[in-house]
Amino acid sequence: MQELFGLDDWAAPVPLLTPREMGQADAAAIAAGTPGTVLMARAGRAVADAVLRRLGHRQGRRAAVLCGPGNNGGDGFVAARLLAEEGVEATVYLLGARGDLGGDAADAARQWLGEVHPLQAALDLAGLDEASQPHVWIDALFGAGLSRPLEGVARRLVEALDASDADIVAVDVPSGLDGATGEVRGAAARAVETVTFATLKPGHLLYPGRALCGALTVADIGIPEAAVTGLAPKAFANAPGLWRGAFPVPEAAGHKYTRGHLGVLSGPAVQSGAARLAARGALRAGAGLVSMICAPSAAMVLASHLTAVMVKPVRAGEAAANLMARHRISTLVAGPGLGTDESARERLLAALAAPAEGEGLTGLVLDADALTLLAERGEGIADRMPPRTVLTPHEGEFARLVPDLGLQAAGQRLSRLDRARTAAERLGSVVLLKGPDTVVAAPDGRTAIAANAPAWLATAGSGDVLAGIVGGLLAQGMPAFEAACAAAWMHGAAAEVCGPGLIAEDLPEALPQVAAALIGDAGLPPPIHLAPASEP
Ligand SMILES: NC(=O)C1=CN([C@@H]2O[C@H](COP(=O)(O)OP(=O)(O)OC[C@H]3O[C@@H](n4cnc5c(N)ncnc54)[C@H](OP(=O)(O)O)[C@@H]3O)[C@@H](O)[C@H]2O)[C@@H](O)CC1
Ligand SMILES: [K+]
Repeated sequence: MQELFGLDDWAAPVPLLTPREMGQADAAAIAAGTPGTVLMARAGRAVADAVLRRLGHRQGRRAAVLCGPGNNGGDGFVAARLLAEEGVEATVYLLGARGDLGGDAADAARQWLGEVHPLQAALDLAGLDEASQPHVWIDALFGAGLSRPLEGVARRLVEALDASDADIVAVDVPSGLDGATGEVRGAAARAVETVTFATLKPGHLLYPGRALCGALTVADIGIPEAAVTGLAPKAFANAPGLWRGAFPVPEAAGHKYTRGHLGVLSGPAVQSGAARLAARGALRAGAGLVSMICAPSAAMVLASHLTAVMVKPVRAGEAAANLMARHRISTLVAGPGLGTDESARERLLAALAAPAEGEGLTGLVLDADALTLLAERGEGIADRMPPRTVLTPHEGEFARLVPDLGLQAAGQRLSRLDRARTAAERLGSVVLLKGPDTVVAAPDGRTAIAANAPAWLATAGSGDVLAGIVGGLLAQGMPAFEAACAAAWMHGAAAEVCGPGLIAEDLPEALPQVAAALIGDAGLPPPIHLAPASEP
C-alpha cells in the first residue's frame, strides 16, 4: 500500500522554490564551497542518465541537444558530452554564438569537442521526414532565467516540436514554461520527462505546466539542505510528509466522542444528495459521529437514505445552535445542496450562532452554496467563522468571493498559488482552491499544491465528498491548513484507488484503503502472543 501512493518518496515535506529562490539556493551552495561547475556537471549527468534510461541501448541512437545562451544551455553541453562518451550520436544546436557564452556555460561548452550548429539547423531537422528524426530531443534552451516570451527561431522550433510527437527530455523546465507560475510564455513544448534539480518549482505542479513536464525527476545535485531551508520556504508539494505528523490516529482506548461530532447542514429534500455525500466522506475520514441537521421537511428523505449518519431535524431560529450544543457538535460542514435563498441563509446563520452553553463551533467548512452566500450576503457569516475555518471554492466561487483575484479579473497577473495565498490572507481563513492543481493556502502564507489528482476525479459530487473529508479531519482536531491539505491528498488517492469510471459515491468507500496506508497498524492494540510451552 505504501508503494501504491509512493509514500516512501514523500516522507519529508517537499518545498517548492521559485526560479529566483532556486538561484539563491544555488548561490548559497556555491558560497558554501561547491563550485558552480560541479553543480552543472551533476545537473548534466542527471539529464544524460534520464536520456540513457529512455533510449535503452546507445549504439545507433541519435540525440539532438538544444542549448540556450545561459546555464540551462550549459547543462545541455554537459549532457551532450556524457551521451557522446556513452556512444550516443549527440548533435548540439545553440541559440546565439558560442563566443557569447559566459561563466559555467562557457566552461561546459569548451569541454564539448564536437561541432556546434546554429539553432536554425534544428528547426530544419524538425521539418524532415520521420526517418531523419533524432530518437530524443534535449530541451536546454531556457530554464530558471526565462525573462520574456519566446520569439524568433527559438519559438518556431519549440512550436514545431510541440506539434510533432518528438520525445523531448526537458532540462529544469520545458523552455518557455515559467517555473514560478506554471504559465507558458510564448510557447513551450510538451516533454516526456523533465529533469529538475534539488527540489520542485511551483510551475512543475501548476497547470498548464504540470501537463507540459511529463514525468518529473528531481535530481540531487548536492545543494546542501541548509541552502534550501535557509530561504524559509512556505510553498510545498501537497504530500503526506507535509501533514502526516498532524494526521489523527485513532487511539485504541478512545471512543466516538474523542473523534469528534460533525454536523452537516442539509438543504431542501430534493437536493439533499450533496449533503449526504459530504456526510459519508466525513464519516469515512474518521469523524466519531456525523449528524445531518435539516429542516423537518427534508428529514424523511434523508432518513430513508442514511444509516450510520444521524438525522436531526430542527425547525428554525436558535434551535439549530441549541441542538448542536446539546449534542456537542463542534464542527460544521455547510454548503453542499444548501441553497442560496433567504431561508438557506437563515439556516446557516442559525447553525453558526454561538450556543448558550458549551465551547461552540471550533471547526467549519464552507463550500458551494455557503460560499455564494458568504460572497453575496456575508454579513453575520464572516464574523461567526471560528479560527479553524476552511473555504473550499472552485474557480467560479473563488471569483465571487474575491472578484479582483478571479481568473478572469482585469489586470490580474498572479499565479494560482499567489491568488489563493492572497485570498487566504484577506479572508483570514484557509482557502482550498479546487482544480486539477488544487492549492491550499493559509492566512500565515503557507501554501501547498496538489500533485496526485487523476483526471477522473472531476465528476459530479466529488467536491461535496471533499468538503466532508475536510470536516471529518477538523472534527478530529486536526489544524485547518493540515486538514485541508490531507483531505485534498486523500481525495486524490481515493480516486486513484477507484480508477476511471469513478463516481462520487465511490470516493468515501475507497478512503479506508487510503487511511490504512497513512496510519499503518498505529490504531491496533499491542499484539498478544500465545506462546507454546518451551522445553525446560
Ligand atoms: N545557478 C547554478 O549554479 C546552476 C544552474 N543550473 C541551470 O541553470 C539554469 C539557469 O541558468 P540561467 O540563470 O543562466 O538562466 P537560463 O535559463 O539559462 O536563461 C538565461 C539566458 O537566456 C536568455 N533569455 C531568457 N529568456 C529569453 C527569451 N525568451 N528569449 C531569448 N533569450 C532569453 C537570457 O538573456 P537575458 O534575459 O539576460 O537577455 C540569458 O542569456 C537552471 O535552469 C539550470 O538548468 C544548473 O546547472 C545547476 C547549477
Ligand atoms: K529547458
